[in-house]
Amino acid sequence: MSFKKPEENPSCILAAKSLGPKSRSARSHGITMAGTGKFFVGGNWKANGLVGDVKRLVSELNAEQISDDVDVVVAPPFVHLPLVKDSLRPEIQVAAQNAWVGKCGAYTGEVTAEQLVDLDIPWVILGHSERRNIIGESNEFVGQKAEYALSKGLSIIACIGELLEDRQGGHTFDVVFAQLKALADHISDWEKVVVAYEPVWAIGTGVVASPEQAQEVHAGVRQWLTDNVSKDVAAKTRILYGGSVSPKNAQDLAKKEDIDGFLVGGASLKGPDFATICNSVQYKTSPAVL
Ligand SMILES: O=C(CO)COP(=O)(O)O
Repeated sequence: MSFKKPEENPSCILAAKSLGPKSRSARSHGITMAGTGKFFVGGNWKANGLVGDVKRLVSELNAEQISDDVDVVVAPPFVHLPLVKDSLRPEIQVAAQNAWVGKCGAYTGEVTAEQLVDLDIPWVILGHSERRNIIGESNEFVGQKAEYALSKGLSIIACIGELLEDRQGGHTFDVVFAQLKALADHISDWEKVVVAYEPVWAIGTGVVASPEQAQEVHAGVRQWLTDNVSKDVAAKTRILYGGSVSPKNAQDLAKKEDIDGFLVGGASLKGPDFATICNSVQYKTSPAVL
């Protein structure tokens, strides 16, 4: 595996259990396939970091060796986007954590897709569970946001995932498929879409999904895409896992055939930890030998 070596880059400014019988497993519909897209790791910084913290984190990331075999994207808070965009080495792309559903106008507190494009921000996270469950964004609203962001040329990381009560009630697939359908109803071209499966019970809790739990849902998501969009889209769409990913557990998760990368919260705030998670791509082997 080759690494991006910052010192060689002159443009660097700084150097449980499975779902069980109650669940509708998509595997029952047929054999799933592994994804064919490049491994992808996103760092969601959420509402963390003052200017000094962000400068430190950028300088850590600029100094880390990260495999060329992974697409790396970090999502700072809106206020830090220009700073991060201007000081982070260009191999690491930048995302916003949200975007408004439509064009610029009288929407106090919102930031639009046009404004992100104007700043050369190529990615946006949409439908994160904190926006769905704290702010109250509905499946339909997230779908509309996806459509608008894509229409303006942004690439999106579309988040889905069930609450603990959904999982305990055997409704995991009902919930994630409904979230997926609302997205798919608004997406005609999946080229610029990455899906992140983030079970809400695993986010920020330290309770990571087991590799088997995550694989089961990822396979279900891929099968849903096969059945409802196309086989080609199912194979090419990267499906990330998010929820308490750490340098310790990334390796075993990465080995699973339908886990195409991660969306990382807490551990993305430490450069070395985030780099280790990115480099878990080295454990990604062909599905045939897993
Ligand atoms: O919400 C997440 C990423 O979007 C995951 O957060 P943690 O990695 O802190 O659990």
